[in-house]
Amino acid sequence: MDQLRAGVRLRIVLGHLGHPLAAAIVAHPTSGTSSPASFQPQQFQYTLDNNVLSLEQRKFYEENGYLVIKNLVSHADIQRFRSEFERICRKEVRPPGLMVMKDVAIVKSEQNLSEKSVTKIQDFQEDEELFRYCTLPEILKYVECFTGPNIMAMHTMLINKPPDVGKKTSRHPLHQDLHYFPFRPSNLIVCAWTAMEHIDRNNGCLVVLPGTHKGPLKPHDYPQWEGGVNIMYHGIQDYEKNNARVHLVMEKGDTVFFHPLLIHGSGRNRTQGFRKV
Ligand SMILES: CC(C)CC(=O)SCCNC(=O)CCNC(=O)[C@H](O)C(C)(C)COP(=O)(O)OP(=O)(O)OC[C@H]1O[C@@H](n2cnc3c(N)ncnc32)[C@H](O)[C@@H]1OP(=O)(O)O
Ligand SMILES: Nc1ncnc2c1ncn2[C@@H]1O[C@H](COP(=O)(O)OP(=O)(O)OP(=O)(O)O)[C@@H](O)[C@H]1O
Ligand SMILES: O=C(O)CCC(=O)C(=O)O
Ligand SMILES: [Fe+2]
Ligand SMILES: [Mg+2]
Repeated sequence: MDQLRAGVRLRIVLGHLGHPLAAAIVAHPTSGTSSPASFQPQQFQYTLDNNVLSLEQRKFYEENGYLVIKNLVSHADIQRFRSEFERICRKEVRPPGLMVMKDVAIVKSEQNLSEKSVTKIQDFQEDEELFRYCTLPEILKYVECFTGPNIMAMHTMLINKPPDVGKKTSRHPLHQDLHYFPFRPSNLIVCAWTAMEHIDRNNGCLVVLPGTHKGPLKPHDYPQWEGGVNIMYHGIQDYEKNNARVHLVMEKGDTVFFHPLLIHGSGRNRTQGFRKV
């Protein structure tokens, strides 16, 4: 447990670091891993033995570093998360420890209209309504396939990607989440990212470089973007340009689980809506 406690303590110190209506979730390093004696028909490095994932799904995650599960979170739950987010933006509730972030282009303008100025909220673990996300049995069922049964929510975010004002500041540069995480081991960490509405390239879907979870943690720095870069939105400068980007088109409730070394980002939001995950 020491390793985890240390991770939690550090994360609280660096409490503004890191993750979607998402959670980075880790498990006790020694629990949930398969016993060395158990018979393994195949060597799996990134998934644990369980009867939740099909062999095909397991192989997909091993190979690509992410797995999309369609229609996982109910629309009723998503509506509840959306309502709570709006209450927080209206300052009707102020959960302790919550960080509210604004888009760099919008914070510099005078346009400060409640949820229209909030890019994301982070660390909502003290908000009972939002933290329900991290307790949903359908989420935990899949998380456990990567972390094992002793699960801890390490970082939480609800992202409200604003319409791009023309400066491309709504983009999230290509990065690895492990850059933000002072805890290990990386193979027992997973991110759950749930679409709260239809998401495609128009409103800035998640973009992944499949298979990059097998590589090392790369150096991150602020991208050289002229229109401005949001604070802490570091990117990888030297990613493999031949590595084809895959745009994940997702429907409301679809959830992608991904490895913290997977290189990913998101494009600009060309719509007038606030893309929520
Ligand atoms: C995926 C995951 C693992 C990793 C990620 O998602 S990476 C992103 C992680 N993001 C973070 O950790 C966000 C950190 N956020 C923060 O530190 C805070 O929210 C702040 C951005 C500093 C805002 O704090 P707060 O003091 O409440 O806000 P203020 O409105 O008074 O602004 C203070 C000064 O900061 C500036 N600012 C606010 N928002 C941003 C921004 N998005 N990008 C760049 N600069 C920004 C703001 O203009 C102001 O500067 P001055 O006017 O004082 O020069
Ligand atoms: N050539 C590139 N160099 C560095 N980062 C890039 C490059 N292309 C894309 N990215 C990063 O990957 C993210 C996703 O790329 P994508 O092409 O989907 O976004 P976009 O360029 O904003 O939108 P679109 O191409 O759909 O107009 C971008 O937001 C950016 O962070
Ligand atoms: O949703 C996005 O725009 C990016 C999210 C991201 O990088 C993450 O969830 O780790
Ligand atoms: Fe990320
Ligand atoms: Mg592009």
